[in-house]
Amino acid sequence: MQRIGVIGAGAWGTALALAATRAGRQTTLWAREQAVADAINGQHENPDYLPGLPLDPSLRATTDALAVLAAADAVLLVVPAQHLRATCATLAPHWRPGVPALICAKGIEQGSGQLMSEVAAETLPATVPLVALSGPSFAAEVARGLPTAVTLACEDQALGTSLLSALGSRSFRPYLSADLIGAEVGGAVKNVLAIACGVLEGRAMGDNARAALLTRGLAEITRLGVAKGGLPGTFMGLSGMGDLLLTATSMQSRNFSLGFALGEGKSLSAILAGRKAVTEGVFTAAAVVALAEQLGVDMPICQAVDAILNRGADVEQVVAALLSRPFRVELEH
Ligand SMILES: NC(=O)C1=CN([C@@H]2O[C@H](COP(=O)(O)OP(=O)(O)OC[C@H]3O[C@@H](n4cnc5c(N)ncnc54)[C@H](O)[C@@H]3O)[C@@H](O)[C@H]2O)C=CC1
Ligand SMILES: O=C(CO)COP(=O)(O)O
Repeated sequence: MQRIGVIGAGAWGTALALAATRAGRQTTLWAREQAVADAINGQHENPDYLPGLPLDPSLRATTDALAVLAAADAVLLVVPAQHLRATCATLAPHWRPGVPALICAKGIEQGSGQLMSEVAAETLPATVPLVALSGPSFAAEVARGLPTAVTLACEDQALGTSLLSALGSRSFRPYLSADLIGAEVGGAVKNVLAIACGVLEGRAMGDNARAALLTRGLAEITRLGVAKGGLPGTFMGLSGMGDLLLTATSMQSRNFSLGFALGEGKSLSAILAGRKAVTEGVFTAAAVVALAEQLGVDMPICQAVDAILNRGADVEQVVAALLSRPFRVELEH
């Protein structure tokens, strides 16, 4: 598996392309914007999405997605979650049988309530093996070559093993899992919980509250993930607890920092107007709540985030409502 194609030249696609290059792969990156492709090829930088970080000169970018697909032994799909369906639909007629699709977006599709692998399964040919890459991984740190461990979830363990060696290096360490659903649920829901943690931090509610929210948030991820068919152990791993810990405690996170600004009293529209990068939890919050209702899963923290983002609920009142919930047993079996 020598040639890696990356679809999406935002922060994460660019960082993953660098990781693949470092692992010794010949890597081509699809950029939606001509200026981004030109900057990667000319200045060896992606000033729009990953400013200030030098890229490997061997990394090539193009705006021709079909050329990337045609020259790849494996394809990483790194567009925002709500654009995955349209992206797959464009690529589907040209996708060669057996070439795996690695889903790197973290989110749940609005409207359908589908995980990204479900969206890909519906839009790509049945001959395309689906893999999920998730886990605690800020793009800028991966791009700088700082040590990172992620989950690579793939039902076909032989394929998974060859992808580990294709993408893995000393600084980028994928761990193999067979639980695609569990890995995806963790990656999608932690973004919504990171917004909640940001709100809490923005309101200076204390370290005890943060620990409580992280732990009860993980319980929400686990309940939804198990209801969707994921394995309980997955949520204690990199794509579950690992990514929740990272994203929900760091100002590097777009989701956490958005929550922080909300907690400080800024409006959602003002925060979004000031940023170009995608903040997936904003789009996934409503989809998580709808999916949880459909599956009969209780997710009060995600509901609270959805109420603030999408129903104009007052942060103070939402927090008060969470703190007024009835006392209950900690663990459900
Ligand atoms: N940045 C990070 O640290 C990490 C991001 N991810 C996930 O990767 C996915 C992509 O995120 P980033 O690269 O960070 O985004 P970004 O905000 O850096 O860049 C956005 C990307 O979306 C593309 N885009 C915009 N509209 C589009 C459309 N209609 N169709 C196709 N592409 C479109 C842009 O061209 C750009 O490549 C998200 O699901 C995110 O949660 C996962 C792990 C780490
Ligand atoms: O998924 C991520 C880290 O694993 C990136 O999180 P943000 O999108 O919140 O920056």
